[in-house]
Amino acid sequence: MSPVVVAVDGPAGSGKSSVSKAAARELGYAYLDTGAAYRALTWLALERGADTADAAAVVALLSDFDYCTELTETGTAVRVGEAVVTDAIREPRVSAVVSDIARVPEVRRALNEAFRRLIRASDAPGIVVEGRDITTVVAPDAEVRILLTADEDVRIARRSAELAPGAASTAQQLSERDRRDAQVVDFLTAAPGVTTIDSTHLDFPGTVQAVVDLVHATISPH
Ligand SMILES: Nc1ncnc2c1ncn2[C@@H]1O[C@H](COP(=O)(O)OP(=O)(O)OP(=O)(O)O)[C@@H](O)[C@H]1O
Ligand SMILES: Nc1ccn([C@@H]2O[C@H](COP(=O)(O)O)[C@@H](O)[C@H]2O)c(=O)n1
Repeated sequence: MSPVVVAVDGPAGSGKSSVSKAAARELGYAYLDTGAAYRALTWLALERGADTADAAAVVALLSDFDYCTELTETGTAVRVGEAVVTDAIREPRVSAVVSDIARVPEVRRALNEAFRRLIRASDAPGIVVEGRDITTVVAPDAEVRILLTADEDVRIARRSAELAPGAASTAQQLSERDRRDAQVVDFLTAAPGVTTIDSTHLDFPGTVQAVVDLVHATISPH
């Protein structure tokens, strides 16, 4: 049987990965971080010395993109071929150019197909899938569709708190990535049927609870 799909979109730093992962754990569902795949392909491009702004060079990498992801006790482990890239894909050098990769239509088509295969292959009762175009493109028929958002200054403050003091460019990087990503997919406004959860004034457990409550209310409303 196909798993219940909970689709979560939102801007950078809105809590998509941390909140989705915690909600999935509480619901007993699987979790799929689609941004990790875009980041892993970006890592491969940098590793090969490819020009990330050259769409043809990026598309040429797809045939050699041996991507593997699995959920572990500590989070999502990511491999490209034999290389474990779980931490490397979070490095600023990857974040700085991942939007180049994500704007190539052939890349989006190939990764979206891979995401749909992973969703279908899940043997969990449900799966929380998060990214930028899950509610609209990857799984528009998902049983639960959420736009997770928070005011930009709050998102920047939360992201800054994760990083070493002096990471002064956090604000600029986050805003610039959103600006570039928003040229490709709309993750700032909720599509029809999508529920907005605004965590600006919610703490982390409260935000997770809001997602879990929405799933329960939608899947088993009585
Ligand atoms: N409601 C909340 N209250 C407080 N902190 C939160 C809340 N939601 C998320 N956070 C924190 O905000 C930070 C950013 O969250 P996270 O990395 O999950 O965002 P994201 O949307 O996946 O970002 P990106 O798209 O850049 O990967 C994390 O430190 C997370 O713990
Ligand atoms: N569905 C998605 C998911 C991600 N992207 C691109 O990947 C980048 C990294 O995503 P994170 O969630 O890890 O921040 C993101 O900035 C987008 O460029 C995407 O296009 N579609």
